[in-house]
Order: sequence, then C-alpha cells, then structure tokens
Amino acid sequence: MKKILDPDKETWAAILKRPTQSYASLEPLVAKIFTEIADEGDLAVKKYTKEFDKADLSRLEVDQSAIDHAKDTLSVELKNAIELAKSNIEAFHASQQVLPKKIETAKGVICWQEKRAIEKVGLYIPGGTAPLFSTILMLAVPANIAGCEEVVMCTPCDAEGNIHPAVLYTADLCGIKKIFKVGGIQAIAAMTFGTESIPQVYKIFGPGNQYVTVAKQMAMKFGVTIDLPAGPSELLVYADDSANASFMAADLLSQAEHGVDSQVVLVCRSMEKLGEIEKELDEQLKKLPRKDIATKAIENSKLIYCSSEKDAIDLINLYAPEHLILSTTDNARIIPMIKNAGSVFVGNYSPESAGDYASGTNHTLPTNGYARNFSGVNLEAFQKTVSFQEISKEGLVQIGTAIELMAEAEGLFAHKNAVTLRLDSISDNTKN
Ligand SMILES: NC(=O)c1ccc[n+]([C@@H]2O[C@H](COP(=O)([O-])OP(=O)(O)OC[C@H]3O[C@@H](n4cnc5c(N)ncnc54)[C@H](O)[C@@H]3O)[C@@H](O)[C@H]2O)c1
Ligand SMILES: N[C@H](CO)Cc1c[nH]c[nH+]1
Ligand SMILES: [Zn+2]
Repeated sequence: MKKILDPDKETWAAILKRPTQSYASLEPLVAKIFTEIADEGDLAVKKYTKEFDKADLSRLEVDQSAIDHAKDTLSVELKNAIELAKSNIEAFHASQQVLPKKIETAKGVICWQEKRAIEKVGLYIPGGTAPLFSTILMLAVPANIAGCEEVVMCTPCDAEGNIHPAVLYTADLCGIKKIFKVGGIQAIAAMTFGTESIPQVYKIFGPGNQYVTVAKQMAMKFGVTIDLPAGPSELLVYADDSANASFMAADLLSQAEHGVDSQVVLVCRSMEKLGEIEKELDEQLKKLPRKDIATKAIENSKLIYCSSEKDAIDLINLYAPEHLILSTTDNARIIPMIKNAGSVFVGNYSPESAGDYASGTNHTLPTNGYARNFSGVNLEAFQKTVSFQEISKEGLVQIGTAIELMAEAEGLFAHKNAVTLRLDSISDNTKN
C-alpha cells in the first residue's frame, strides 16, 4: 500500500484517482450489447450470458422449484439474521416518509405535494464474485414501502445456471415475483428495452462492477432513469491517535475484499498510528479467504499522513468517499465539516459492515467521487413528487393580475385569457 506524507495540494487529484476504467473506454462494448439486445431480445441476452457468465440458459426466469429449494436449504440462524436486518432497514426507510403539507401561498391559493411510487422498477443485485443478497433488502424494502407495483430483479448465475440460495430466499422474503438469472451489461440492457422474458422498467436501481455502472449510465440515453452511479466499493478512514488500529485495518480490508477495482484510503493525523494500522493490515490480510482480491485492491490504495486538519478535511471532501469512517477524539466537531460522503460511520464501534448489512441505512451509495452530487438510495428514490394547487375565486383575484401581466410580457395571450375569462366571470357574478 502506497504511503504518502503531507502531499502537495497540486498532487491530490492524481493521488485520489480511482482505479476503474473510464466511461469512454467501456462505452463501445456497452453500446454494442445494448444495440443487439434492443434488436434481438432474449437471444442476445442468452448469447452474452454464455460469453460472460459461461451459462447456457434455455430459460432466463428462475423457477419456483429453485426458490422452494432455497427456503429449505438456508439455516434458521441466517434466516433470523436476514429478518433482523430487514426490520432495521424497514424502520429507517419508513421514517423517511414525508406527509403532504398544504401551504396557503396567498389567501385562497392552496399548494401541496404528494408522493407517488414509480410503477415499474428494476433491481440489479450484484453476484459476480459474491452473492450480495443484502442488496436485495436495500432495494426491495424501500420499493415496497413506496408501493412500486412491478418489481423486476436481475442477478448473475453461475456456469450451471444456479443462483445462491440466500439470494433466492431474500428475494422471496421481500415478495419479488420476477427474478431473472441475468447479470452485467446484458441485464441492464434487457430491463431498459424489455425482451420476450424480461419486462421493461421505468427506473433501474442497484450497485455493480464497472460494466454494470457504465451500462446504467447508458440506459439513461434510452429514457430509463437510474438511482445513481454505484460502482466498485470504497472506504476512507480518517483517524488520529485515538483510533483502534486493528479495527481500522479490518474496516479497510472489508471494502478491499469486494473487488480488485475497490479502493481504500487512510488519512491519518498521527505517523505512529499510521504505522500501527499498516502493520495490522499486513497481518489481517494474510488470513483472509479473499486475500488475492484484497491484495490487488490494496495495491490501488493509499495511506496518507496529514499534519494539518484543514488539509485532511479538504482532501476527504475532494475525494468524496462512498464510505467514511471517523475515528478521532473529536468526531462531533468534525461531522459538520464533512461535505461529500455517501455514508459516515462515527467512532471505533461503528464498523462499515454495519451499514452494509444491518444498522438500517442503505448500502447502495455513490462511488468514484459522485458523493459530490448524488445521494445514496433512499425511499424518495422510488417515488416521484406530484405538485397540486387548488385556487378559490378569492385566490384567483389575489394572483390573477400578476399572471395576466407576466403572460402578456412573455407574449402568451392564451395563457393570459385563461385567467382573464375567469376574472371577468367573477366580476360579473359579483355585480349580479
Ligand atoms: N457502490 C455500492 O453501493 C456497492 C454496493 C455493493 C457492491 N458494490 C460493488 O459491486 C461490485 C460487484 O461486482 P461483481 O463483479 O462481483 O458483480 P456484478 O454482478 O456487478 O458483475 C458481474 C457481471 O459482470 C459482467 N462482466 C464481468 N466481466 C466482464 C467483462 N470483461 N466484460 C463484460 N462484462 C463482464 C458479467 O456479465 C457478470 O455477470 C463490486 O465492485 C462491489 O464493490 C458496490
Ligand atoms: N460495501 C458494499 C457497498 O459498497 C455493500 C455490501 C454488500 N455486502 C457487503 N457489502
Ligand atoms: Zn461491503
């Protein structure tokens, strides 16, 4: 892991660059697959599933028998853990509900907003190197609270066409009725255009590797919206002398083990603590089953010493990490200074894994610096906001002249007339 001491500001952007390929470099491949799937539907989806996932599928949809088998296979302990996580995620996302609030902007002019669920949503559940069934909870729970009518789920299968039982169990627990054994670019293209088997959706949600992330960005060109660019996982730990070195090393490795293109960064105010964390990292890494993946991710990662607090915070805000751990003596003072981060974990006893699984917050979060302008998934992502107004005669008298003047100034006389006719009728009625 590269060690950097008090870097010059001019070098920050280069130091903090992510190890993923650019949108431009993946676009030609993604565009080719999109075109084929738009033209040939299931046939092209099957072709690419064979090419990338080595599975020769005759049917894309998961059979009920596989779901029933998954329910029998999973241990009671794991089922209970999934239930606990689901209940915390439900509590946190239900608390995000906003009730309509009517405002009288002028006497007799009542305005308000109501939330409406997006009717058809597609959930992408990553499964290339690990079966991320926790992601189903993160997406299906808010979709259900919002009241989305049609929920379609795509996830990659193994070479035999099977999906991990925990994925099928969790999807069934969340009431998902349409589950497809399709991953990667081909899954996103299929949900964008619709195929003979896979329904077209209005909005696509979910994290994934760089291929999935670029495919989601491509989907937007075809009128399907997306939640956010949620690519390869990242973690930045901000630590001082008070940090527990072994906890921080474990947290850094937890995100490094996601994929070779993950990135973890330590920004440390103490040289001594930086050394301790580095030593712990080396030791813990050797014992990990996914050490090959984590080792490659660690090669992309950095240990940065910052003697100045201002520089450290500026660096964090410039990097805009997906996850940020604050492990300092004065976390409460630091929190208001954090402008850009997807999800923040405060103190030595808030491991990043808690947010991945069971604290209740959502783990679908912006990566690659997008925490500067995107939020992670929340209830609102599954809703649209519709505005309403109800205006009485008295209300129209209050604002009518202003509307007439503005419409006339824009040269839009039909707009003006829509008000003038009503104001005239009000004045006629008053006279009679
Ligand atoms: N940001 C977040 O909120 C968040 C949350 C969870 C996971 N993640 C990230 O999701 C990712 C999951 O990645 P994954 O690979 O395990 O699963 P994935 O499901 O995202 O991707 C697997 C698919 O990628 C496709 N693919 C693989 N290599 C390809 C190639 N060379 N060309 C074209 N397509 C190819 C295959 O079709 C395969 O099905 C990880 O990077 C993890 O860090 C991010
Ligand atoms: N850390 C991932 C988000 O970047 C989410 C996850 C799922 N399972 C484990 N981790
Ligand atoms: Zn994780």
